[in-house]
Amino acid sequence: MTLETVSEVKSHGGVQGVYRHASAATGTEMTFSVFVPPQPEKGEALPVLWYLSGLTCSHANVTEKGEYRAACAEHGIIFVAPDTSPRGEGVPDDSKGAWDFGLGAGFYVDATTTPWSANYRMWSYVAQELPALVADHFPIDAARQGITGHSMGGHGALTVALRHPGRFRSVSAFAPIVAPSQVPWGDKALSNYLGLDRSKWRPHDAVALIEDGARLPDLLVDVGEADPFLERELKPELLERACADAGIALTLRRQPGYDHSYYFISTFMNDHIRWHSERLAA
Ligand SMILES: N[C@@H](CCC(=O)N[C@@H](CSC=O)C(=O)NCC(=O)O)C(=O)O
Repeated sequence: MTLETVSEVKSHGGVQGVYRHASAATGTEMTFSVFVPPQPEKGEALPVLWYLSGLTCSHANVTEKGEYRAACAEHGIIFVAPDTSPRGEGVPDDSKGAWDFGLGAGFYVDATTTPWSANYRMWSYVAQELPALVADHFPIDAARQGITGHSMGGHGALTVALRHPGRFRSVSAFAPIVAPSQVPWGDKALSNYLGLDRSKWRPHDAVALIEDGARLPDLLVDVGEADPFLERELKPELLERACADAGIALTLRRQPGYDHSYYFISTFMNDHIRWHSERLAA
């Protein structure tokens, strides 16, 4: 698979890159970013942390505002940030231009309905195509993978981890949507991308997956108490209850005064990278 380098720049002794490729999953060009920390030995395989972004984001939001590079350089972790939807000419968008559906809002599912199913195949993209591409081009140790994400991307991180037991040694999330079947953002996205049969939504709902028997090793989640989406869209208490019932060790931290923004994410990014580093150590 061919990879085009959009940019590469030295940072914290490593290289922050942005790359583009033709995606078979989405039928579009896709852009993603990768930070490779300085390697003690050339050719050494390093652990990788996947970061799935939220509504309205591309790879650029976390790359520019996530403040992950110092910690990734310290702990020797490769950081990969995909886009959140297909883009480009002919890719359909929300008919009213809403920001919570369509472009920038792929919800990490393979759409099954028209017109979305032609391009909106972000599940296949982040769970299969991109991992294979990254493994071909970067020095990752596939046995040491972690995954995290924000909001819609927290939902993506949780569902990808829950449905790939054994792939990820470490899982965390920032302000995740935990039960998309039960909140307005998820209801809109899943009904449009997957149709009205709600049984088809369960594989894309972290709380439903846990209720249906899926498990994680353990889990770190941060939410901001001043997040305007907390009560209506995020509902961390549903995850708390599901994890308690399932015996999943959830560390849920409610951070006073913090909102939903990258000011919140970047504040706790070091904690999350440390969490992953402890579980990804050789
Ligand atoms: N454009 C909206 C705000 C949308 C927003 O808050 N997006 C979040 C993710 S929300 C859940 O998935 C985000 O990360 N935005 C990018 C950023 O750089 O902050 C509005 O205007 O209200």
